[in-house]
Amino acid sequence: YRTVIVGAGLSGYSAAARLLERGVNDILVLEAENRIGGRVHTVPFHNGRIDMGAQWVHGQQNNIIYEMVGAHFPFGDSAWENAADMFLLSDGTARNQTQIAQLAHLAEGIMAVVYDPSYTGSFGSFFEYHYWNALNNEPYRAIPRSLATKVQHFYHTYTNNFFGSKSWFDISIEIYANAGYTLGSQWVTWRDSGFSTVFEFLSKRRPFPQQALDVESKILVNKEVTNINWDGAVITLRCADNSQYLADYVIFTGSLGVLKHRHNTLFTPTLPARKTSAIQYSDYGSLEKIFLEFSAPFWDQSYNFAEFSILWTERDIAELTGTSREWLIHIGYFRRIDAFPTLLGVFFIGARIPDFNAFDQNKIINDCHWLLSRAYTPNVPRPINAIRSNWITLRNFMGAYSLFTPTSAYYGATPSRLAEPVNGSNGRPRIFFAGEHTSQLFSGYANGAVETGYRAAAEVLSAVV
Ligand SMILES: Cc1cc2nc3c(=O)[nH]c(=O)nc-3n(C[C@H](O)[C@H](O)[C@H](O)COP(=O)(O)OP(=O)(O)OC[C@H]3O[C@@H](n4cnc5c(N)ncnc54)[C@H](O)[C@@H]3O)c2cc1C
Repeated sequence: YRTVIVGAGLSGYSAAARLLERGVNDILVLEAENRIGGRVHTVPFHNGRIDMGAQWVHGQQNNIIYEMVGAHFPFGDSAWENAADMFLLSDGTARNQTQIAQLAHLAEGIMAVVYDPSYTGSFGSFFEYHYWNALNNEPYRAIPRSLATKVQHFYHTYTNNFFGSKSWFDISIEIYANAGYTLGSQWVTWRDSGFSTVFEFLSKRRPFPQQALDVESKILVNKEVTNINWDGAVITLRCADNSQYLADYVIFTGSLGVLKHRHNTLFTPTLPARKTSAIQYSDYGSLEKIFLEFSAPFWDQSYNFAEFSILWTERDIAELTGTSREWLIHIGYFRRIDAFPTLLGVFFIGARIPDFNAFDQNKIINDCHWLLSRAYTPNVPRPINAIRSNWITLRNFMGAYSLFTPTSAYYGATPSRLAEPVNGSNGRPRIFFAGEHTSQLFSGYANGAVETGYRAAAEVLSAVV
């Protein structure tokens, strides 16, 4: 039986590795890009490598990547858990840092219990309800409401940065309450090696070279699959270069963004209604990254802070709104990058992403420099370089990662439903689905993607028997 895997990101690569490990050699991986890795995209930078996609291993226990790699690789840690706060007012004025710390403590406490399974609303409504209730009581009553609003704005941006959402009202508590959780540091780094190092472990080249699986030999790049005709005696996959491949089983790992935009033309016959409604009612977030490079760090090296967190003043928000600098309001922080002392990392989210993608490097540098000079100190040097991602414009990704909204919960559009195989008219499964969006426990995450690849490989193995 021949299995064709569409996509050589983490999930497709993991599925291929697992099938090879179980002695299934008649497999082929078709990858549309000219490289392996998908949303793991590590690029050279100076003497090391930085990540335009997945960057951190989130958690040490219950994270399949950490559990596979941790004992054999000198991971770093962004150490957010132990870092000091560095809140900056966007206009550079120093507000009451004690009160900011109190509010941050309150917010972090609410974020820690936000996954309450008895609650069915959005992340945002849960947060705002508990936050403003607490502010009516001691020890918060004396804190000015305008400061509380700024801190809430920061946590809203922070949350959007994490989920790739435009608004925290778009995040379903119900679905995330049913997700898995990991223990240990949530910000483990690959230091200057980059996330793509994970492929050496998935293929077992490290740490067991004698057991290495030759996954690469099964992968064809520059092979965009444009149609999967799946209900005949054999499945026919057609590619953009007009080549065709035959299969008994297909594992489809393209992103939810790709499915949303193209499931109608990708599959013949079209997918069953249960699947298409899950694709329609789940959401797909966008998130872009910027790395700003400075000739030397301008911040105090001895102070253990992880990021400059920006508290936007109402006045600055009003003044920037409608100007070409409005996008800056959706920047929550400038983060230090483990192993790269001259870099600051910025995540950018929000409805203005299409604008952002049109910005050239000079504009990004100028605007970020303007904000840092205003909020931190006028002596901030101009960044010498900016490296940025463009996930939303890339045809084979169409954004960052899956997102499940209160509407998704209402329509039952869950990762589990996205994971269900599709059966042919003979009642036997033909297409299996993997990819981060199909991970009930860790949708959105790299570790979730790996798990779904292994799961889909197991599904193929049990279908073959
Ligand atoms: C900016 C950003 C930051 C992130 N940060 C983190 C992080 O810090 N930690 C973390 O755990 N996760 C992070 N993630 C998420 C993580 O990168 C993903 O969950 C994971 O890499 C997804 O793997 P996948 O195999 O599901 O999908 P993909 O990596 O998208 O792989 C699917 C592959 O299919 C290919 N493909 C698509 N359509 C076709 C077609 N028609 N024909 C052939 N091939 C096709 C694509 O080119 C791609 O290579 C981040 C993601 C982004 C975008």
